[in-house]
Amino acid sequence: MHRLAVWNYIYRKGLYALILSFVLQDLAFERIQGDLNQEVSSVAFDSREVMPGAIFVAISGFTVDGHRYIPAAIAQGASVIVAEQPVELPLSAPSALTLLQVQDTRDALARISANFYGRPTEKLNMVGITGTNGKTSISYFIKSILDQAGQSSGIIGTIGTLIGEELRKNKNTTPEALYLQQSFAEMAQRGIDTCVMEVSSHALSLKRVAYSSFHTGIFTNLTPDHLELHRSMEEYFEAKAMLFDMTSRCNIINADDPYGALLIQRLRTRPAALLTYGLEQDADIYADNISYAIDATRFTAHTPAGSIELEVRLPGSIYVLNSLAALAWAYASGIPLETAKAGIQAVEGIKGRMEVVYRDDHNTVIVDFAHTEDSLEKVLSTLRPYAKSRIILVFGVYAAPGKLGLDKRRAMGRVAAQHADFSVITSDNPKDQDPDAIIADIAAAMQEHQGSFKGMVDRKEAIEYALALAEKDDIVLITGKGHETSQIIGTTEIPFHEAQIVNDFKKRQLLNHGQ
Ligand SMILES: CC(=O)N[C@H]1[C@@H](OP(=O)(O)OP(=O)(O)OC[C@H]2O[C@@H](n3ccc(=O)[nH]c3=O)[C@H](O)[C@@H]2O)O[C@H](CO)[C@@H](O)[C@@H]1O[C@H](C)C(=O)N[C@@H](C)C(=O)N[C@H](CCC(=O)O)C(=O)O
Ligand SMILES: Nc1ncnc2c1ncn2[C@@H]1O[C@H](COP(=O)(O)OP(=O)(O)OP(=O)(O)O)[C@@H](O)[C@H]1O
Ligand SMILES: N[C@H](CCC[C@H](N)C(=O)O)C(=O)O
Ligand SMILES: [Mg+2]
Repeated sequence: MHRLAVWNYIYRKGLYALILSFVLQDLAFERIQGDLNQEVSSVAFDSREVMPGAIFVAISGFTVDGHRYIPAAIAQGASVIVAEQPVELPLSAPSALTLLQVQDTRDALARISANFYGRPTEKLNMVGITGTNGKTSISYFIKSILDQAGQSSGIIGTIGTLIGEELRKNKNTTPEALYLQQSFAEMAQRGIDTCVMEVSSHALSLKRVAYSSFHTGIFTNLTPDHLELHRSMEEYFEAKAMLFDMTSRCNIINADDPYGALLIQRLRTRPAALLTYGLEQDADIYADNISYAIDATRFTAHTPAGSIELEVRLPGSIYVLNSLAALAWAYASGIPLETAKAGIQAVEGIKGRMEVVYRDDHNTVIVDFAHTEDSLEKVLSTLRPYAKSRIILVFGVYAAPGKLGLDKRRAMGRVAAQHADFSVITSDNPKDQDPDAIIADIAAAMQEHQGSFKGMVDRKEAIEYALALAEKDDIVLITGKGHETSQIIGTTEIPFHEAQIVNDFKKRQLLNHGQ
């Protein structure tokens, strides 16, 4: 049985039978047809996950229209249909079927899911992190601080949903409302105190986090990404800013970021406390005496509660900033600075973030999740002082569509040309797009900016080419996949493990040299 089905089953069996009118609390309707006084078993927004007695919510998607699957949902046993378009029920539909029309089914899905699972965010200390880059890293720093403080926490984000020791893969950084509410409920039921989650701009725009309440909101930065959905930086910013309409206790904002500065102005008059962090601008939480090294950064962190010496086991100013955000959260939560320090220092690394996957006397090979122009630029300039010789970059650009996809390819090509010594341009989840065309667009930008490069569609071959090319003291940097363990070509997901590819190649190389 599907995990969701099992959970729904257990939840329902273990607690209470849910009456439809209860699940629909605070939802506005345009039309109601049928009985609201019936028991419902579960909620689904995908016909393939419908169980008998389910509420099926039809979503008008980007690819297909979920209203098309209403007959399939009924055939699977749905007893309630929620739609945002006028719906003609099939003649075969059971007479007991209830049909509800609402203005916005994404909004309704969030409301219904929150109600179904007992509004679980009200039982958790919710921390939401938004911004283009740094969210995942901050969530792991905060979790580690909570571990040191002896408080339990769960994470929802790009690497997955972590509840207790179990890490489940997520399709999205911020899953759909139904899956979110289900995870919140599971955390609350297991007595977990704090949920630390990444809140993507997609989630905010597509109402995945509607009707969730947050105690704290954290804003990292805003640089071009996801413009295929948001169309302009202003819209992208307004999407991210929505998180701060949902926070009750504290907002923590990066003062160095220009959009952070804008947000700070806006949030001054809000009831939630405002804390700023930064390295360049005046901020409540800041750092000085920074000494950078490839494997650790040492600095003095200052907070209104005092100052403390800190070491972060990741390189570059981006991780100073990310750890300051976590420290700001600890300070706002009344956690002693010494405990926060122990938590930050206990983070040995974050999967796929500046992860050294191979090192010998000749070369260092690093895997990183940079997949935006800003993060790529930050990672390359972080590594530059430690590169005794060249930085050989292997990267691709994921399948962002249309004109904005082209802008992204061009921007990433420019950054690679300007900051890497040589690049192997390859595929990064080309999905339904032509990988050769993606590479050609990046290559054109690299040429324009006098970059040295080679294009190779097969990512494994591209990595091996870069490794073979590396001479003494070169750094090979492989970006875009980070923690990901697959390559998506068309709709097929092929297992892809970069650390393993690197180490297998290095083993073969050593054997060949030894012969
Ligand atoms: C652009 C976007 O966000 N798309 C999301 C959206 O897909 P969609 O609108 O294309 O869905 P669709 O395929 O048209 O289907 C429409 C409806 O019909 C239903 N359906 C479909 C088939 C069927 O047989 N039966 C059925 O009922 C579907 O369940 C859905 O409810 O709804 C899907 C179901 O929830 C999501 O998985 C999907 O995320 C895709 C995978 C995606 O790539 N999203 C990315 C862009 C995203 O959300 N990224 C953010 C930001 C990451 C970050 O910066 O950190 C994230 O939070 O991950
Ligand atoms: N504060 C930062 N500013 C700019 N780049 C950063 C920052 N922190 C990390 N990065 C870079 O961005 C990459 C992604 O970092 P991280 O996973 O923490 O961000 P994220 O916001 O969770 O990204 P996503 O939107 O993909 O979930 C890292 O691998 C690193 O290259
Ligand atoms: N969270 C990111 C993932 C991009 C990483 C890239 N490797 C890909 O999967 O396309 C996003 O939705 O933009
Ligand atoms: Mg993330």
